[in-house]
Amino acid sequence: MLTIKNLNKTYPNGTQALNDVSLTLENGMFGLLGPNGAGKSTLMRTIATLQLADSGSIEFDGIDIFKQPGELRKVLGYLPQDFGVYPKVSAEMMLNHIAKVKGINNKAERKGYVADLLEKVNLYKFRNRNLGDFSGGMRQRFGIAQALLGNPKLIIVDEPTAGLDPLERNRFHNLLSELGENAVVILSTHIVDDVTNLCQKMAVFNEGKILVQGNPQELSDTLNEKVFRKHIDKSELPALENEYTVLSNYLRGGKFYVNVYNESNPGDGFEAVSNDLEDFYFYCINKKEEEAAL
Ligand SMILES: Nc1ncnc2c1ncn2[C@@H]1O[C@H](COP(=O)(O)OP(=O)(O)OP(=O)(O)O)[C@@H](O)[C@H]1O
Repeated sequence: MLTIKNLNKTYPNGTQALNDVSLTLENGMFGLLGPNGAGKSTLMRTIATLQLADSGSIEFDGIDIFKQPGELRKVLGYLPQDFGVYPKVSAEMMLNHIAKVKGINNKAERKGYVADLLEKVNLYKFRNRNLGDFSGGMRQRFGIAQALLGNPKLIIVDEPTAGLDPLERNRFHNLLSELGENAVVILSTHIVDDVTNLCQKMAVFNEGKILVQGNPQELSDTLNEKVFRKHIDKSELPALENEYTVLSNYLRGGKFYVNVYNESNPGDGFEAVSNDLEDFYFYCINKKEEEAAL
């Protein structure tokens, strides 16, 4: 179990990236959803012992991670947002090297272990190819392989599917959800669908704060019969924004739509839409902005 209590972090330039963050996570996939600059990477890097908080505590299975960062690193798998690779090194050589650093000293054991891992992420047949020649999806799968070295119990993946094609994204999802069976997996993302598809628990995070947490389905159910859609001309948007709580505007099939939050159907051409997590997400972010404006 991962327990985060009252975590705060202000960068020297005055940006408060974490504002009294408290969370408790059990085995399974946890989605941390928030817009750019919300503080997700700051939280991920702090849990991964790569930077310190100003105050608060993080405990994982009895390990106080600020006091015993070395102990946490033994059970941690981390795929950072910007995952650089050595371009002239093959996947197998690189994993072999990381395995050595992680203390798998027996050469034969290491070779078997690395081969299993490459198989698992569907890269075995590319094991001798240089990492610099990998596609984005292959590189991400390699990133997961390195994060899995040593059978981690806490796995952190920071915005892992950005830039992946749909097939690669599916493969990546399947791999991640398998991992959640035996570990705490934190998926930090701004892609709402990833959380809908993968996570049993989630939190919406913005401006360094947890706005809400729970089960994705249960959270989106709270907006049942409160979201309405209308096809409009783009020029009508400012007027609608004055009149309604506009959650989102988007193009579908080349037509412009708005989704609004309202206690009942406003009529006037609006139709009810089935609730989804994206509307809930926009609702949370929107509510926060409205409160801030008061
Ligand atoms: N080293 C730093 N020094 C100063 N400010 C920083 C630093 N790192 C992050 N920030 C600021 O802290 C806030 C949170 O950044 P963070 O990268 O944690 O957000 P994020 O949710 O991961 O965003 P993104 O989705 O864009 O990666 C932002 O306002 C960012 O500009």
